[in-house]
Amino acid sequence: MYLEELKTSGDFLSLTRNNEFSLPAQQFTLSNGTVVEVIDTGVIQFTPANYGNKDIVLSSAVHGNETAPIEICDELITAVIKEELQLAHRVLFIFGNPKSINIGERFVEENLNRLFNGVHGQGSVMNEERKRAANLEQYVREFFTSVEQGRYRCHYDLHTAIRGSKNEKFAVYPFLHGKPWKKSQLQFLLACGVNTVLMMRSAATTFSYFSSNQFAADAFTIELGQVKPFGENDMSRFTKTKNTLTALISQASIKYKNFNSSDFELFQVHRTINRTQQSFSFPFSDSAENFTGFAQGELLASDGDTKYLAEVEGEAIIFPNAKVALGQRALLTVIPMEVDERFV
Ligand SMILES: O=C(O)CCC(=O)N[C@@H](CCC(=O)O)C(=O)O
Ligand SMILES: [Zn+2]
Repeated sequence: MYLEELKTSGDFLSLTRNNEFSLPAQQFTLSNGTVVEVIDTGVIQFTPANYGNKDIVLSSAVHGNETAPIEICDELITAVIKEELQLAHRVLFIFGNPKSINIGERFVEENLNRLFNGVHGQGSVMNEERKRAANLEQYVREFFTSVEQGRYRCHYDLHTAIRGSKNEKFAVYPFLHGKPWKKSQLQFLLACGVNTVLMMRSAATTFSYFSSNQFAADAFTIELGQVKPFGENDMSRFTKTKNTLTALISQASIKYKNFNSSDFELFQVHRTINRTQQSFSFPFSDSAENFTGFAQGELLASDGDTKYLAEVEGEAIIFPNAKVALGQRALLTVIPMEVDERFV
C-alpha cells in the first residue's frame, strides 16, 4: 500500500494526482501523536493528540487549474506529515478534483463548485464530479459531526480567479439567511491579505455555502489571485495567506489587528446574470478585470436578444464567464457597501 511512501515523503498531492478518483482509506500515527487518516483521494484528516476547540476544513483544487492554493495546502500537508509543523486543532484538507488538476482544467465534465447542497443527486446526469461532490459532502459532514456539539467550525475554500482583478484577493461571504456577518472573520481574512469581501444575497450550490448553511461553519470562497499553471505562481504573493493559515492550524488562537472598518472594501451582490442562450457575450474584453465598474445604462452582457444594462452607477463585474453551461452564472455584479449594524 501507499502508506510507507507517504510517511517518508509527506507528498499527499502526488498520491492524490496518481489516484484521480479513489484511494483506499488508511491511517497512521506520527511520533508527535497526531493521527493521520487518508479518507479518500485528496482527502486527509489530521487529529493531534491534544486538539483544541476548532474544526478546520481547508479545501483547494475544487477547480483543478487554480494551482496557487493547491501549492499552499500541499506545503502545509507535507510539513505536518514530516512533523515540521505541529497542529493545535483537527484539520481536514481536501484537494477537490484530482482529475481536473491533472488535465489543468477548471473541471472535467461539470463544475464541481455548482454541485453542492444536494445538486449532485438531482436529475439523471451522473459523472465523476457528481460522485465527488456527494462524497465530499459526506466527508465534511463526518468531520464536523463526529465530535461533540458546540465546537468552532470553519471552512476556507481556496480558489484563484480566471481573470485579473482590481482587488487581487477577495472573499465571497456565503448568504447567511439573516444571521449577522462576523467582524472576526474579516479580521482573519485581512491577516490572509484579503481586504475585499462580497456579501452574497442568495443561497448557492458552492462548497463554501454548503458548509456555511449545513453546519453553521464560518465559511468563505477565497480568491487568492489569478489562475496560473503549476510553477508559474509568484508564491511570494501568498506569504500572508500561508502564514495566517499556518497560524490558524498550529496555534491555540490568533491575535488579529484591531477591527477597523476602513481596512476593508465591502460589496454586496447586486444581481446574478445567468447564461440562457448559446449566443451569450460581453461587450468588454477578456482583459477586463474583476471589480471593473460601469456607468448606469452601460451594456454589461447580451444573452440572446436580452440586453443587460448597468442599473446602478459604478455597478461592478465579478467572475464574467461567457463559456459557462446554459443556465449557469455568467456574471455577478456588485455595488459597494459599508460596515453597519449587521456586523457583530
Ligand atoms: O474567476 C471566475 O470566473 C471564477 C473563480 C471561481 O472559481 N470562483 C468561485 C466562486 C464561488 C462562490 O461564488 O462562492 C466559483 O465560481 O465557483
Ligand atoms: Zn475556482
